[in-house]
Amino acid sequence: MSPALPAARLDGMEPVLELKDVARTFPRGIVALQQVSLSVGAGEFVAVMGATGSGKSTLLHCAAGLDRPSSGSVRLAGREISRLRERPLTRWRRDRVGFVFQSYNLLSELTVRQNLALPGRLGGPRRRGIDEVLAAVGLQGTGSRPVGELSGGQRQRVAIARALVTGPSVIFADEPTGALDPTTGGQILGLLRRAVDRDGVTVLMVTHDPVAAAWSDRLVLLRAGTVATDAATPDAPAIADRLRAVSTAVAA
Ligand SMILES: Nc1ncnc2c1ncn2[C@@H]1O[C@H](COP(=O)(O)OP(=O)(O)OP(=O)(O)O)[C@@H](O)[C@H]1O
Repeated sequence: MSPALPAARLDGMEPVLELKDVARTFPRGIVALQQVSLSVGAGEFVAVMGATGSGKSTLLHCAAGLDRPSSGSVRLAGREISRLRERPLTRWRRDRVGFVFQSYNLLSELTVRQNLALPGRLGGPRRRGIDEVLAAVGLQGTGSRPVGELSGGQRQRVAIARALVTGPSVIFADEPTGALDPTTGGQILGLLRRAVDRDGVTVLMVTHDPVAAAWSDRLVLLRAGTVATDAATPDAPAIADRLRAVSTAVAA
């Protein structure tokens, strides 16, 4: 594989993420996911929504190889990962996946540039240059600043740049705008949208916010650990209506 090419460009027509009949149960009979099947192509932006406890984070964790399904299979970037041993799984995640979390997960005492160099220092690929990704997220000139001095919006830009620097097939985003004001959140979503449109990255994003979900191409609504609907993303008011409908059905 050429180190210069983002992994997303190499995935061809095969789905970049495929879950088949995924179930995840926790002790004391808690069923977080059951019979979840989902096939996501390269360059799709998928939002996952649902009431609290409907299984969104569990789905993201199983899809990204941070957790293992109790049954079913997960194929990520061409490889079945649900039964991979820990080491190859860690390597596969490092090589193929980027993460953006609500809480940024950056090392605040290190500079922006040091945070972006970290995946490479931990043995991950560096398919794009640090200056290139800093420019892509509008942070040129900030490389030498400690992350601890940055605003929340700037930190989330760094987190996206850190995800992009490895040239991932999929970026998993868990409430990426949850800690940001609407304007800053919109800028962050614009960056994820651009990663999809320009670089062919696939994004799977968990969110509670219909306005954030409206940036996606496809909306997956979970109800009690199952996929209630999976369809093209409508506008924000229609998303809010659908979300209310699946949440009410659970409460009823
Ligand atoms: N580590 C765990 N141990 C036991 N139960 C868990 C664990 N993680 C999740 N659960 C349970 O699984 C179900 C789904 O949880 P999950 O966090 O995936 O929901 P969610 O839709 O992301 O919720 P929220 O919107 O509140 O973040 C819940 O009933 C939760 O209590």
